Amino acid sequence: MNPPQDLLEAALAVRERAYVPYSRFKVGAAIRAGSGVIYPGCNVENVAYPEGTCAEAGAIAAMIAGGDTRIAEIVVVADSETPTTPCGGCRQKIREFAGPEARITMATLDGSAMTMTMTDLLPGAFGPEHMDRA
Ligand SMILES: O=c1ccn([C@H]2C[C@H](O)[C@@H](CO)O2)c(=O)[nH]1
Ligand SMILES: [Zn+2]
Repeated sequence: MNPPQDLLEAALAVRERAYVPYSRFKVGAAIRAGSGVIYPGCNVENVAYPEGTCAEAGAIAAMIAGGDTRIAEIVVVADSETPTTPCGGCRQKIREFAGPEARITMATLDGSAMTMTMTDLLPGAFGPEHMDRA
């Protein structure tokens, strides 16, 4: 499945700004929020390795700072042979703001891509609905 061109371009552009002196593995992510606005994010590493943050987390932080709270779709781009999938922690972070049918597209620099739904990536997720006391 081809990633949406606007999200792909945003993810590719922000990927260039990734701060990755330790892994040298640049990742870019772009979220289309419920409002239609696109929010980009890149990975930001730290000399204290566990303090590094993923591209997806950066895009989510930008989305919340921008006033949006729904992820309509997301594209993740990395220079890997097969599409790089979000880590386990990011799957949960995305799930906070994405419904079960939201599409996550993972693309490589040479143009191959794979699309999965939120449920494909995190089946049986613990989600905000479990905490709904209304
Ligand atoms: O989906 C992913 C997978 C990995 N990384 C980052 C974390 C770390 O900076 C580097 C190597 O794991 O790639 C992301 O940002 N998103
Ligand atoms: Zn992650």
